[in-house]
Amino acid sequence: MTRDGTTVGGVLRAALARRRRHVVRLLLWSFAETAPSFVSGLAVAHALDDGFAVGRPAVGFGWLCILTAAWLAAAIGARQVLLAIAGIVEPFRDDLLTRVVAGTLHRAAATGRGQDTAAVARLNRQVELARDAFAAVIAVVRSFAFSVTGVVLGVWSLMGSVLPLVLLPLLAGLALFVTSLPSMAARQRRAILAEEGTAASLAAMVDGLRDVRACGAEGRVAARVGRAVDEQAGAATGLARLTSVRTLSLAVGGWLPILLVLAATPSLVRDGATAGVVLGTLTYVAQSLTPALGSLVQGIGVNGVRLTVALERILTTGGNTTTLPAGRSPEAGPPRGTPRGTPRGTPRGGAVRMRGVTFAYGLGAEPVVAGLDLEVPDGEHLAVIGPSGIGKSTVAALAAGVLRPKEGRVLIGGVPVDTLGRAALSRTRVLIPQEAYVFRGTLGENLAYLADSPGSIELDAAVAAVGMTDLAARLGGYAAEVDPAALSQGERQLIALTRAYLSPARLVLLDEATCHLDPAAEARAEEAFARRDGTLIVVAHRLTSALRADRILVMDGSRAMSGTHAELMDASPLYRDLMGRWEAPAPA
Ligand SMILES: Nc1ncnc2c1ncn2[C@@H]1O[C@H](COP(=O)(O)OP(=O)(O)OP(=O)(O)O)[C@@H](O)[C@H]1O
Repeated sequence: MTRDGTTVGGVLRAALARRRRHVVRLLLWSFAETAPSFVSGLAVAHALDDGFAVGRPAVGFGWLCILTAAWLAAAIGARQVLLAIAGIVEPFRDDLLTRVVAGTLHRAAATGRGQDTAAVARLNRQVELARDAFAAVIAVVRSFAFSVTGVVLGVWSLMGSVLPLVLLPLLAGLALFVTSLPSMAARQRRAILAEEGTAASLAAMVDGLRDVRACGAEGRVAARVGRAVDEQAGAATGLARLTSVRTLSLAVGGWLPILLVLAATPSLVRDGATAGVVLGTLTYVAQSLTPALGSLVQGIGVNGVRLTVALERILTTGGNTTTLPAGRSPEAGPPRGTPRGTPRGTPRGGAVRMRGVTFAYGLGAEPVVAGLDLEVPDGEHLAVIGPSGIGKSTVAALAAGVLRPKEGRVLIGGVPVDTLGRAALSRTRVLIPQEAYVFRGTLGENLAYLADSPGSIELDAAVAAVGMTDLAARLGGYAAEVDPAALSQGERQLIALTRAYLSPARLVLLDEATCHLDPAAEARAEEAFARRDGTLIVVAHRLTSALRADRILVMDGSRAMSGTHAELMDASPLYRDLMGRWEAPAPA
């Protein structure tokens, strides 16, 4: 269930209720589509008993013609049924897609990051899956209901005493199937998550291939990807094992009735059953009941579970966040168990406090950050340094509320970050990542995006402070249209930095946001932010950034130590090592 109380069942019911006309059309045409289920056994029984068996072939053929007519009606009905199902599921798909895209655009604005197009593509795939699965579920459930009704009525009209031989095993097969559904859903969910886990770790590996080679971390990375692949294989095997239950329920519900009717034939005949009645009953079971049950078991077992899992993922991530691989979304409200008396409301200042923060990407993954305590008072300038891949960006994203910890708390201005709504969060902090986000529009629109309509004096002052006066002139001034693709990465960073400078947020987090600037431009931009009112956290690209900061957080594995330059030179071997390497002359 999502924060607004939306459930998977609720979404499906609403989709059906909104397309009532198509639902009625679907039900009416379903009579035609399932006409052979009503007619087949009766037609075969009468063709045999009243026609071929008593030397009246014309009567026999007459009944077979009725059966043919039922099949023709079914063909016409099938087309109309498909159109009616499309009338229900296509708008359903559009609604889901709107939810996903709206959620993503909102996040791009709130976090200052670009639109997560990969996540949209992933969710789009879930939307397509949900649409197809919903169509399949509607088709099989409806077809099963109509077919079973037709078979029950048909068998009843042939000979009422045969009905238990058909119905009891059917109910037993259905019960078996329904009992296995929860664990099937759980395994399907695990399989989907494992598949995504493999894709994510492969993508991370490919993205960081150069660093992996440079650090000689091939073995570690291969082990991590290997674990994801093993997990996926295990999940797929578990799922495959459970499909045997599906086969068993089909055997009990669909094939056992045939055996029972054949075994009971002598006593049925003694009770007055004709050859036509026995053949008609078998026709009903073999032609209608078994295929309908098979489709139901397959349809619900695969598509029903897929629909539930896909919809759950869309509802919990699509409308909220697609970029939080673990923990909770920024819009998801206070986590369960948030202590009573937790301070809420408007953050006072830009101080950051982290208490016992632990975070891992994905279930069962090693934590990147473990039990981190960090205090950044309002107005302080903190630099975060450490080896590549140690978790600096993760700490910045946690401090900004873009990622949510598995354990521990993050407060900005004394307020838990997970109690802040979207709007409050974007007024409170701004996070500029390495890949700066510039959109199509005028330069002025790009710069003023997070600010409250700044005047040209404010714009000029920010542009001058951050060091993009020349760039603004080169681009043709604030009214000039910007083409993001035509800008260099450094130019995009200058625009994003000035945008952050102009924002009302007291907390600014620069995550290697100056890495494409030359050292002088980087120093100028950082000094501008240091002079700006509020708190500054810089994930340092160059160690000179550390020397400009009031305090430095050195990350070393899942441990972290903070202090001034002098303190760390004294207390942190890693810091000394990093500084030593930076200051040491390059080998000849
Ligand atoms: N979305 C993600 N899914 C899975 N693992 C991730 C994800 N993002 C980062 N990681 C992993 O978490 C670890 C910490 O990454 P992070 O980007 O925080 O490190 P970093 O110190 O900022 O690295 P760098 O200096 O190279 O930017 C790395 O091992 C990285 O591969």
